[in-house]
Amino acid sequence: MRLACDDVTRVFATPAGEVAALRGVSLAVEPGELLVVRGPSGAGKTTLLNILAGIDLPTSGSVTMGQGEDRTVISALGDDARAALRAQRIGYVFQAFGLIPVLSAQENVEIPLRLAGMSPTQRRERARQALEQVGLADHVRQRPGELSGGQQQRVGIARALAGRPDVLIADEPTGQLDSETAARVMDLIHDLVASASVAAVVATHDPEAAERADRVLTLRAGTAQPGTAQPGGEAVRRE
Ligand SMILES: Nc1ncnc2c1ncn2[C@@H]1O[C@H](COP(=O)(O)OP(=O)(O)OP(=O)(O)O)[C@@H](O)[C@H]1O
Repeated sequence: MRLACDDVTRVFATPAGEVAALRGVSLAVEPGELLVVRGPSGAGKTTLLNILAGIDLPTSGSVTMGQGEDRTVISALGDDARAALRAQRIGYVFQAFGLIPVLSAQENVEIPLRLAGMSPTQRRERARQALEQVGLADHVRQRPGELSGGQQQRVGIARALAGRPDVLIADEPTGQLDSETAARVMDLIHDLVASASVAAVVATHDPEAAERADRVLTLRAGTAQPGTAQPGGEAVRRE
């Protein structure tokens, strides 16, 4: 399902005055497409991802999922509706993996499925499939501490995709990995996004990670840089 934002501005009030973390950012990501958001520290990447995922709200502008009759304006929903939409339709991959140390890989992947109310048999099967997709079929019983960083992030990716979301959001998913592992994890994200037809937005500092993108959006001081479109077309599209 298509994910888009239109003319999004986010202003934070701080004791030192107002900070405009995003200024008039527009983008659209199609199903099966990987958009990488890059830019220096403080450019607004995390702020943009939080707004796209409905964790935060724009000060002005809108975020929409889907098109036509299926169109939902995420930024117009209340807190509960946004939380429900996140649980059902958005998968999130964290920089620090976000796994629960005392649970096995399988149990970690099952968490969102349990929250979504899936039956134990179904979620066991679904989690197993997701772990197989990320190449961890032989590691389902291991706990995060018994897995390498790259394997832990694969569990994080399996968990994000196990619920078959429409949208995948990842904030610096390779930030804690060495460059070779990071490249493999980005290849995996790219391949899964294409095969699952998920609209994906990945924020990263890593220029190599950006090579896996279908399109790149560069942010500087909260502004999308013109002419940063990469293979596949325009990074910034207006509806
Ligand atoms: N809750 C907040 N309150 C006040 N200012 C904030 C808040 N969140 C972010 N900012 C400010 O907004 C700007 C953008 O921050 P953001 O975290 O989105 O950048 P980033 O590109 O993700 O940086 P990094 O690569 O270091 O994670 C920064 O100037 C930051 O200080």
